[in-house]
Amino acid sequence: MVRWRYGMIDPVAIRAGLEPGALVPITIYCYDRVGSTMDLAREAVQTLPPDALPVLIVADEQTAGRGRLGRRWVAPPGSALLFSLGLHPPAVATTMPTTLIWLATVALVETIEQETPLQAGLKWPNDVLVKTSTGWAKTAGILLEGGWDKNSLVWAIIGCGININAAPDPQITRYPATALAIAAETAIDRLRFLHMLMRRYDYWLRRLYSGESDQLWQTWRNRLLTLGQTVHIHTGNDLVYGTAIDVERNGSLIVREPSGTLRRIESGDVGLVDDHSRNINEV
Ligand SMILES: Nc1ncnc2c1ncn2[C@@H]1O[C@H](COP(=O)(O)OP(=O)(O)OP(=O)(O)O)[C@@H](O)[C@H]1O
Ligand SMILES: O=C(O)CCCC[C@@H]1SC[C@@H]2NC(=O)N[C@@H]21
Repeated sequence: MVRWRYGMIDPVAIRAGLEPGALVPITIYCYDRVGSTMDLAREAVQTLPPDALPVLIVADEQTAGRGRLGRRWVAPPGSALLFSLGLHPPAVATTMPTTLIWLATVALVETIEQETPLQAGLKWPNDVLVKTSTGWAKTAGILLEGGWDKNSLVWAIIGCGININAAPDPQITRYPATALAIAAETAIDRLRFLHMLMRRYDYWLRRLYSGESDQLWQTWRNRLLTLGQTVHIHTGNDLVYGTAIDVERNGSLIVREPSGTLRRIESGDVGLVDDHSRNINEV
């Protein structure tokens, strides 16, 4: 069912946009229409030999796109970049999967600022926002799924949905959302954008595979718009309200409650979804 066509985007062109010897993506599948790229990436990554490089699944349209917390992810056909990258995690991510969220969000913020006049930032833990004339608005979301063996992540899928040409219907979003071309008031070439984004993935993945995660963590932390803000966060057990004051080296958010009590919230606490499999979860 692979149809080597994706509007202007085709795998040969994606590869051509990468630097020689680029780490990602080694195998690219482009589809017109799928249920969710997460499911295709899951099939692909589970049969990937242990030393294989990542696999990238791109689709022009999803009929069952999913977001965090079991929510829907919707995008009109051809309006967005929708992809999942399946990979064997770098060693650092096998015990700290959130490293892959730093990679995906930082790479995207950098690409947005390189390719558009927009200012971009991060909402802890997974959202990418851009500054619009009316304030910050979500333009992309990251969904991380993975498979565990004992306490180690053995495969991971980074899912990314970027609104490029159309904003989601305000009826379904519960927060301000936009699309890059709308916020920037300029056309955006999806193929070029994907090229540039994959270059940033390549840059950061190389660092992670060679065991360096400090620079990525620092960059992620510096890009967080959440620090200093008042937050309401639903964890698995309760609602935490207070001021976000810092993040820890493992990505946990520290919130000071009005009483002065400090609460530590792990990103995994927010939105852990049991998908009825014992070892496959949103992470
Ligand atoms: N393309 C998109 N860009 C930004 N946000 C999106 C996009 N597509 C979906 N969303 C977000 O995903 C969620 C929509 O999913 P869903 O309809 O399941 O949410 P919900 O309103 O919480 O529904 P439920 O009551 O079933 O939990 C909302 O939070 C919406 O803002
Ligand atoms: O903000 C979120 O809730 C995360 C949204 C992730 C959406 C992307 S679109 C490509 C990939 N396939 C999916 O079904 N979901 C992710």
